[in-house]
Amino acid sequence: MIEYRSIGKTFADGTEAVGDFSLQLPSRTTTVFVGSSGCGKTTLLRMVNRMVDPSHGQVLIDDVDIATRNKVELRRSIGYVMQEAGLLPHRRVIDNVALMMRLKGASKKEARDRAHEVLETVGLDSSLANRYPAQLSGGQQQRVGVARGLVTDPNILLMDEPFGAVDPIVRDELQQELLRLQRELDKTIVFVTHDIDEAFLLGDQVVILKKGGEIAQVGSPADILAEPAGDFVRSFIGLDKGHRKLHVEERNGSRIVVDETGKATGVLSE
Ligand SMILES: Nc1ncnc2c1ncn2[C@@H]1O[C@H](COP(=O)(O)OP(=O)(O)OP(=O)(O)O)[C@@H](O)[C@H]1O
Repeated sequence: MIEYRSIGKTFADGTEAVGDFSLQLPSRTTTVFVGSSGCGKTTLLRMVNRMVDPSHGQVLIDDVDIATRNKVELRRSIGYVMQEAGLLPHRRVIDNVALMMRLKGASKKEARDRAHEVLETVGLDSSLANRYPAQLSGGQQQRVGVARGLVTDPNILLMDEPFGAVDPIVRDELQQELLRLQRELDKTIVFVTHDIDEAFLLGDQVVILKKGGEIAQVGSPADILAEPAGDFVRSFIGLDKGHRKLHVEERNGSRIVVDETGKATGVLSE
């Protein structure tokens, strides 16, 4: 489990990115931070692998305060997938992925074998392994980014708007692929997006944030849809405009979650 315990972050220039934030992220589930630009999502995410250290409070992983852990070691033990994949342009796809294994001390052969394996896991044809990133489509690059995050088989995977820069069709594909991977791999995923549909699709736990990392609501997609906590959330999730992909309907006395095609996707607990 990842736990934020009353943490805050004020940057050197005085910007308060996060005021006072507490939350538990259960293991082997996906938690999505969603909110408008600048609300502190990335800052919260980066506090899990100490790319950002909090100004106050603690982040714990399995009850250990990560401030007590070696920064480099911690960072290498956690997968990180960033926007636009962040691949090294002068390294071949295979080497971009294998590098993470090399950093953890694997031999060249071991690293490459594992990189091939994980490229296959994310659905990339092995013929692409020897290309350079610029010779791939945006969606393929993003898959490489996911492969790189997974190659060392970390328990925790941090994903910062990983599908933000691809077109909607490829984005749908990548989202479905991530759902499949999560069913297979069972990681603890922390995912950042500003897209509420993506948050509801991928999140077991969805955290809707206001400026300064203030939690407007946290819960399962079904719970948030059924009982939005006030006007900010209603407006953010689009209930006030009546165009939600998912919505709640009463059918035969039960409240069920229905997708945009009218198909029931879940029943709300009483
Ligand atoms: N290194 C930094 N120095 C100063 N201010 C920063 C720094 N990093 C982030 N901020 C500020 O902290 C606030 C929160 O930033 P953060 O990147 O966490 O937001 P976000 O919700 O991820 O935004 P976006 O969706 O635009 O990426 C913003 O006001 C941002 O300008």
